[in-house]
Amino acid sequence: MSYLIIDKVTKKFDGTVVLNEISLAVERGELVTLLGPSGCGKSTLLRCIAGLNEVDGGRILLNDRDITNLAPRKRGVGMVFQSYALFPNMTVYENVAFGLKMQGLKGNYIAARVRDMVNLVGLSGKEKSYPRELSGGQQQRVALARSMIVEPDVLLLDEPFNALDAKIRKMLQMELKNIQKKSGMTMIFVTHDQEEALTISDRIFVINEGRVAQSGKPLEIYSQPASEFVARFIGNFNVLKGEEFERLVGEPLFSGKSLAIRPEVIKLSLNGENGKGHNGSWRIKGKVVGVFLKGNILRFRVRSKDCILDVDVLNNSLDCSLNYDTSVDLVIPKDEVKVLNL
Ligand SMILES: Nc1ncnc2c1ncn2[C@@H]1O[C@H](COP(=O)(O)OP(=O)(O)OP(=O)(O)O)[C@@H](O)[C@H]1O
Repeated sequence: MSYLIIDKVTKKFDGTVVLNEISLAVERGELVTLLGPSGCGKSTLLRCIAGLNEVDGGRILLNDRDITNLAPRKRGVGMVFQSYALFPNMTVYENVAFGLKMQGLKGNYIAARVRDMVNLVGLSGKEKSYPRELSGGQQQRVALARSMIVEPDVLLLDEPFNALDAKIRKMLQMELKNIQKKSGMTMIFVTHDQEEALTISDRIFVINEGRVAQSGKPLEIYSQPASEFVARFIGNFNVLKGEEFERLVGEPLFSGKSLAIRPEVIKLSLNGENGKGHNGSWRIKGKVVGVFLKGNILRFRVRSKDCILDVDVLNNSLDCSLNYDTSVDLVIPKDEVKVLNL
């Protein structure tokens, strides 16, 4: 049996269904992400697991216990929020030690545990600082240490890095993943940021309108989106109607379907260069209608017939003189055209 089981959980607010018989299972020691657009019900589900929202139907089982109707403090669930919610008048040491003190544990034991935990989150030397003396990223590390030290059965993290700038956020994502692996703690992380979910998760649950639209390892979700919603939400994909694509490649194959093609699988070359497409691919002609620099990636927007396709190439691999109105050839490998469920 899985470690955490959400079994057909329903939650309504004022008669509006926010969680619609949602079911999912998490294994012990996993870091999973609930990923979905604003308002899809991610935070509501976390709050149901934590006992901060009552459910209107279904069950929640954690570590072989039915916790559906237990008081929050009896569930073995910890939570880290976007706002750090530290005690401002306590030092880092006191903030982190707080949960163990409440349990009435001895000073020596607490000191050793706090030392290990502060070390784990990379804050050694800051024990005597107050929250106001720390950066946002450091404060969030304290919040993480404070929640982890009491060893909850599962730690819930609700968009914990949202308030941080992009660089710190990326660093903390990596660190969280390391900390989670070292500690073996089961974690559920909520985000609406696809890149964040792809970076940190063992598995992702994509949520749409209070249900799981798709679950899988990051690479599975990224390379094989199950539906048009997932393809569009995970971003980047070219999503086309079958008929549009048929006109593009001149073969009647995909009527009534919806297709997804990742921008980086399309090969782009100047007209006539690099030979022809072969049996395993389609070759089409187009014109560049947009060029976007995305750091190490250059994204070309290409119009061919009535279609617009985005094509990503490594920034060092093409002549950057390729510009608006340049005629180009695109080669699309057939096995990279994914048929989506509508
Ligand atoms: N206490 C509440 N009372 C009434 N409606 C609520 C309450 N909490 C959440 N909702 C509604 O439930 C829906 C889902 O909210 P939820 O916070 O779970 O979304 P989310 O997926 O976490 O979105 P975000 O990424 O914006 O936080 C929203 O329409 C929200 O307005």
